[in-house]
Amino acid sequence: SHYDTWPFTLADKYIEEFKTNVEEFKKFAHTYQHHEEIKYEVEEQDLTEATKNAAHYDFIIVGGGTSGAILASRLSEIPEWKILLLEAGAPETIATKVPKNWELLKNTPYNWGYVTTPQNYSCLGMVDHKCVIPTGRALGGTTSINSMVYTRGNPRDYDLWSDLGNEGWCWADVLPYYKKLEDAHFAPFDKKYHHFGGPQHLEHPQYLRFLTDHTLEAAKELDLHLIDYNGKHQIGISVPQLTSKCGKRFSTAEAYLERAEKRDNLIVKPLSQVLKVLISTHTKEAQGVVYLHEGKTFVAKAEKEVVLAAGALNTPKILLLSGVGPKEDCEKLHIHHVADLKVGHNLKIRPSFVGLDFLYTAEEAQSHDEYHDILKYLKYGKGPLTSPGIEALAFLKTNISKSPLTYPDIELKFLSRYHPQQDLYSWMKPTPKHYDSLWKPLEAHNCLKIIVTLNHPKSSGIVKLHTSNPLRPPIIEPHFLSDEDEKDYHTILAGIKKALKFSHTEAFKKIGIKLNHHGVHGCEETEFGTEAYWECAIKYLVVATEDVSGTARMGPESDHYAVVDKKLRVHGIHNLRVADASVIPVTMSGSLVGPTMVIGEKAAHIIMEEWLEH
Ligand SMILES: Cc1cc2nc3c(=O)[nH]c(=O)nc-3n(C[C@H](O)[C@H](O)[C@H](O)COP(=O)(O)OP(=O)(O)OC[C@H]3O[C@@H](n4cnc5c(N)ncnc54)[C@H](O)[C@@H]3O)c2cc1C
Repeated sequence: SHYDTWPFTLADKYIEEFKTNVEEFKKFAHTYQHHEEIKYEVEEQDLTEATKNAAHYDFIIVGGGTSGAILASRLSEIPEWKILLLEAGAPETIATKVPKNWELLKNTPYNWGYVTTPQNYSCLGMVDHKCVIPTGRALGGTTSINSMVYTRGNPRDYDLWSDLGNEGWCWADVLPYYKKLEDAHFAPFDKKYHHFGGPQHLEHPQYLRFLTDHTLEAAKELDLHLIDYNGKHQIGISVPQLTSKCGKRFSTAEAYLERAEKRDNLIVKPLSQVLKVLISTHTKEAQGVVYLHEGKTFVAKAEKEVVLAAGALNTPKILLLSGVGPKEDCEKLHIHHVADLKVGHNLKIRPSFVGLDFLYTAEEAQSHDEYHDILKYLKYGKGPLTSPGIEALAFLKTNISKSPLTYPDIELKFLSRYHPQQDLYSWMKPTPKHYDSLWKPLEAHNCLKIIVTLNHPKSSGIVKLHTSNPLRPPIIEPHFLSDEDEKDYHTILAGIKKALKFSHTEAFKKIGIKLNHHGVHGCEETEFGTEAYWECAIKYLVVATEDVSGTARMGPESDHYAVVDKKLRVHGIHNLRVADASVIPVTMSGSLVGPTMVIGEKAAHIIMEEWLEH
């Protein structure tokens, strides 16, 4: 074949090993079922023993995810500081690095496997009316399983953080941290907004299908400009910017921890789950943590600080288990209470409508051969394996929003879908009736899917504990679409209408795009495609998008819901901070990887400034 004439060859054995590894991974993901780990007993005696043998560090960081990996790497730049990074998940593998595998990763232990409580106004097409909420459990955290789209949100979002009493977090304040973290490999870019040479490699997808061109052309017909959504303007359409490097996933673990690998003052412990923070009742000081590693209990002591970076679902869980949270809730579970804060309240998750699928008649120009796809991926970082399948994204403002014209309330994601479709929906857990009515007829086709996401839900939820057993998942009640004036619901409906406009453009007609006309089970009494149909379908097909925030909200003491202050310190507790998506005080105009990375970078700066001054 013509590949043999390329400058170097890859040993067949290596290609075979890669193939086997990925095949094993797929087989595993197709059969894996998340189950709750419920056995937990720590004898008083074990804890006393562990405390006696406790190792001492300057800083203990809980969670080696998006922000935790960044924070650990930055703090370890100070050679005198000894840092312990505890991560519940495992390191990444060859298979997790393949961008195309991202959806299957949700069906593995690299995801915590959480689900919501039954919902009233959404998720009705899912088993037991519960929505799945994936969240990463790995070194690199959710950047090791996400769809890799790098989004920052809108400048106005950060100005709102600051307006709430969080000085130091307005757009002008955070932009330098964005530039510090970026190694932006897309051209041309405006130097005012991007940077080349930071740790986090960013690039456009190495592989886009013909659908991208048609989507961009359709957008033009709809007067939407082609923009850099992380640049000056956010309203418009773009190809995504990805946290990948030469076509391979580039998590924060790879970007930040690998460069710190040789520093002996940073100890990284994967497969180590923190059970609680040890806080002195007397002095209200965080003194260390208790964690589980290979079935054994350990205690680690922090001379300076404990920083929680366990994500917006697990950070509140750890705080509550440590007695930081609503007094009544802790006492009910016999958890010794230390600080009365609204931990877990103000849960914000962006909901998405997933019921817009389009068939097309155009033939795929590229033909695929598995061997060559693998070779292309391994050797050149090109080809279909390098793509999460997100061909374009658009940020739009509907007429429901009263915000400025530059502030989007809706995000549209354009995803290419290869048949068969079952694998891609199995993680979402639709009921057989809902799957069969809507997606089964598409099984033999390739499709374009448009996901409609609400940027600024008014509805808020809560994260709570079932029990004081730290191995049980938390209770997650998002209360999607529950706001009294139904603004969330009407905005999603307006977003669906905007998405449907794409299918009427010449650019889409050229490739024979047609909406999947199979209605969802439960909406049979409405005529498909009418307003009444979409109104009905929303209840069944609005699910959780993976952006979770706000559960340890940043704000001054006067803010009823604030858990941390603008320096990320937990109110009323010494030497304890939170540095992850939990602290984000307002809903963002986009996904959360960018904001969370900035929180990691800025947290490091704040901590260094404070401790190096002493
Ligand atoms: C499937 C999926 C796709 C997504 N796609 C995108 C996207 O394309 N673009 C985007 O911007 N955002 C996306 N997101 C969201 C985004 O990735 C997350 O919001 C963000 O990465 C969260 O960062 P974090 O630091 O708060 O938490 P995480 O990155 O999740 O890190 C938390 C870490 O703490 C660890 N941890 C938790 N509890 C404990 C404990 N008790 N002890 C020790 N360690 C613990 C976890 O295992 C994890 O590694 C996606 C999310 C998911 C789940």
